[in-house]
Amino acid sequence: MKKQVHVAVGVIENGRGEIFVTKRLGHQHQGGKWEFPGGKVEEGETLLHALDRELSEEIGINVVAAEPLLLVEHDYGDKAVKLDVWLVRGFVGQPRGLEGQEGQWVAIKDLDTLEFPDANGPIVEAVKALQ
Ligand SMILES: Nc1nc2c([nH]c(=O)n2[C@@H]2O[C@H](COP(=O)(O)OP(=O)(O)OP(=O)(O)O)[C@@H](O)[C@H]2O)c(=O)[nH]1
Ligand SMILES: [Mg+2]
Repeated sequence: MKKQVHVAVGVIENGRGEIFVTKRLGHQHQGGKWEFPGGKVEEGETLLHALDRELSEEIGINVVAAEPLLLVEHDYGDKAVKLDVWLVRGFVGQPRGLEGQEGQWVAIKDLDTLEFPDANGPIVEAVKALQ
């Protein structure tokens, strides 16, 4: 069986009904699509530590308050992922793409106008249900 990649993902909300999303770089898996920032959980690392580390590396924020939102398992064929998605409502710093990726705040009601990887459908639905 294909190994499943465990990923910590942050849905970052700014208190005004907007979510920070970034665009995956062309050479990455699912390149060119929008994503919620995050990345692979390392061996021996807690989920919250992985989330904080990835958000710090990718968009320059540190997590102050996060709660689990949902878990999504998806098989792309070339790769299987388990996305551990956290709602981040408290953070220090202003998010911006630190790895050359585009980033923007988008209103929750406009999230489904963006193209996300297939695994993200249930995430977008869960975020829309927050409102
Ligand atoms: N961060 C993130 N990854 C996602 C999302 N949706 C989704 O299918 N993925 C998949 O999750 C996998 C791992 O995420 P990642 O590529 O961000 O991992 P990473 O930051 O550790 O990157 P690296 O592999 O370049 O070190 C990728 O296959 C990616 O396509 C999403 O909304 N956010
Ligand atoms: Mg990443």
